[in-house]
Amino acid sequence: MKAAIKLSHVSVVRSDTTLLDRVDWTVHEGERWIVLGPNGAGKTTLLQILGASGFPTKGRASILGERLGRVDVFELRTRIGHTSTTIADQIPATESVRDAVLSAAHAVLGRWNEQYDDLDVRQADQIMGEMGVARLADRTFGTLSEGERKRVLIARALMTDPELLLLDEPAAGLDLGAREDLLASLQTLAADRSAPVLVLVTHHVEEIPVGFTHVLMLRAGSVVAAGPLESTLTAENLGRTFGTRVDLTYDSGRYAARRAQYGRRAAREEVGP
Ligand SMILES: Nc1ncnc2c1ncn2[C@@H]1O[C@H](COP(=O)(O)OP(=O)(O)OP(=O)(O)O)[C@@H](O)[C@H]1O
Repeated sequence: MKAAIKLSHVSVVRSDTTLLDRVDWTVHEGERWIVLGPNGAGKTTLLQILGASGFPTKGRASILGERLGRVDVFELRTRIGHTSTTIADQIPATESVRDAVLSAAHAVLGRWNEQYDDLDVRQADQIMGEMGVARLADRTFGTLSEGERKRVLIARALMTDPELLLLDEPAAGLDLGAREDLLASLQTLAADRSAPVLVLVTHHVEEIPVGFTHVLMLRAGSVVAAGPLESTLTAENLGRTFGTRVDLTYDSGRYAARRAQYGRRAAREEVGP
C-alpha cells in the first residue's frame, strides 16, 4: 500500500518553543485518520504541514509522495482539500451555495465572471447530494446555519477531487442535531472507497464518525499513540493524552468519554494508605 503521508522525526520549533517533537507518522491510501488531543497539543501545526503550508524545522515530511522542501507547494496544494473556519470566512455571504461549491473547481472564492461547464455543475450537484446539502443549492452562503455551512465547505473541498482531505474540527460549535447530520455525511464519505485519504482533527471522541479507521493521539507536541482506532483508542491512552483518568465507552461505532468516576476504594488507593 502506498503512503499518502510520511513524517519522519518531524519537529517544529517557533520562538524557542517546540510545537511538534520528533513526530513519526505514516498514513496509507484508503485510511481515515482522527488526530486527537487537548488544546495546544500541536494539532493545527501538524495540519499545516499536511496542507503544505507549514514546514518542519527538523525531520522529513512527504505528502502525497512529494517531499516538503523539494516540491512546488503551490502545485502540491491543488491536490489537497482543506476545510477550516478561515476558508468559510472568505466566502462572500451573498454567494449562492451552488456557486460556493462550483468556484472551488477553478480555485477562486467568489464566482464573479467564471464560466462553468455542465460537467462541473453536475459534479457539484452530486457532491452536494452526498453531503446532504443539495436542497440548499440556491440559498446564499450567508443565510446558512453553522452546521449547514460546515457541510457545504466539505462539498466545496471535494469539488477539486483532492487526494487528501483535511478536516479541522468540523463539528466544533455545532448543536446535537447539526453534529449528528455532519457525522452522518462524514460516515458516508468514509465508506466511499473512491473518497480521498481523510484526516480529521478534534478534541472530542464523541465527534469521531463511524467508519474512521485510525487515530493519532497528541500531547504537548509528542505522539502518545498512533494506530488502528480499535486497539489504540483506549481509556489508558486517552488518559495519557488529556492528562486525566477517563472512562471510555463504545457503542455501534461511536465513542464517548468522561472523567473516571472513582469508587471509595479507588480513591483510597490513589491517595495511598
Ligand atoms: N509562533 C509561535 N510561537 C510560539 N508558540 C506557538 C506559536 N504558534 C503556536 N504556538 C504554541 O504551540 C502550541 C501548539 O499550537 P497548535 O495551534 O498547533 O495547537 P492545537 O492542538 O491546534 O490547539 P487547539 O486545540 O487549542 O486549537 C500552543 O501552545 C501554541 O500556543
